[in-house]
Amino acid sequence: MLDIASYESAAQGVLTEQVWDFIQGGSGSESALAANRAALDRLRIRPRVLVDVSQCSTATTVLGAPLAAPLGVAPMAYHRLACPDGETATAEAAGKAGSLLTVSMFASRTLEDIAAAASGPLWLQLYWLRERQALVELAARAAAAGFQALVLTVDAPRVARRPRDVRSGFSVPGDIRAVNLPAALMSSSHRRTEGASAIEKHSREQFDSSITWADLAWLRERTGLPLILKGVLTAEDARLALAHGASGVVVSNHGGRQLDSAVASADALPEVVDAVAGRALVAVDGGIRHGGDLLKVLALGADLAMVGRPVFWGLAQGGATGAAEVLRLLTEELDEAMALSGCPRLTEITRALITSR
Ligand SMILES: Cc1cc2nc3c(=O)[nH]c(=O)nc-3n(C[C@H](O)[C@H](O)[C@H](O)COP(=O)(O)O)c2cc1C
Ligand SMILES: CCCCCCC(=O)C(=O)O
Repeated sequence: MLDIASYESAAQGVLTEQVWDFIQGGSGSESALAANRAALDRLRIRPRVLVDVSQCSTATTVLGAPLAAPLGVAPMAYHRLACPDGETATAEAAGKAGSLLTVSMFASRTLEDIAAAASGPLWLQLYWLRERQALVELAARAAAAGFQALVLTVDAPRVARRPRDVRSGFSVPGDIRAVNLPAALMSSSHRRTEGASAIEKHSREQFDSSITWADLAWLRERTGLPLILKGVLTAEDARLALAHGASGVVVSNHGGRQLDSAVASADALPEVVDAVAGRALVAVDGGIRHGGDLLKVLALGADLAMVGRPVFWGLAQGGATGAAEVLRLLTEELDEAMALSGCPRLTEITRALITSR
């Protein structure tokens, strides 16, 4: 497998059509999904030459944790959809590759099993459920298991309408469970209904769509872990995130799965970076498929790039080995892009390196 696209084609041959569509799909007309790739493709690199690149280093630290590269796995529900071991395979892979793993609240393996399989940093992602006690219990279990941060997803007051899932009548298969949550909170996600997606219906029932900035204090008071907000796309919200004590933001349109027509992550990134002005971590995800894409988002000022679907493709193709290869490939490609653009160190990757002409 020489590139991420090869993992994508191989995964399509392994997964059922319904699971494939759930993973690949976006909301509405899938315009935000397409925009993520288009925005990255529009950017071109302005390489510098005759720089000593005999020693390049992609290594960095994120919230104090050492990483082989500024690369992490974005939170994705139910890794057992892609391979039998699920998130423990992903944790093993991320550890091998020196990447960070964000575990979804809807993980299909327990936080404790995932932590036991991990050798790198773990973050836990949360959606704000109406059942607040579940959040407090998950946050406490995450801290006890050694997770290093909480990531609250703020672009999903409910799951958007995703036409592919409506068409296929997607529901979470009965043998794959969000094992970290009480079964009673999850039952509707398994209930297949003609003409509707079970996860959209589940979210309308279980997600608290009334929360506002003021509620963040409630969660922060109940955990000692740093809080990162995922799904921030504007300078205004980045400033509010900092004002409400967030330790970082993830610039993300949820891989094109939430607001159709939302701005592409790479297009939103510069204004968020400028608003944050080095006071907190800025991560980004959406459409990152090559080391060159990593170089571009780092040049726009991101501290960390995260990938979603490519990790599922790696898992589907080869479990922990496949996912580790995907993460290693991206790291090697970043190393090559740094060498060929005259940037031996991450600190040399600045906005001067890119153009949108
Ligand atoms: C199958 C799938 C499940 C996802 N589940 C979650 C989730 O549980 N929580 C969350 O915050 N984001 C979730 N996301 C969104 C990802 O975290 C991320 O924003 C997106 O996939 C990044 O784009 P990429 O897939 O183009 O790399 C999911 C994405 C996919 C594809
Ligand atoms: C019933 C669980 C809903 C999980 C939704 C995860 C997802 O597809 C996404 O966030 O995107």
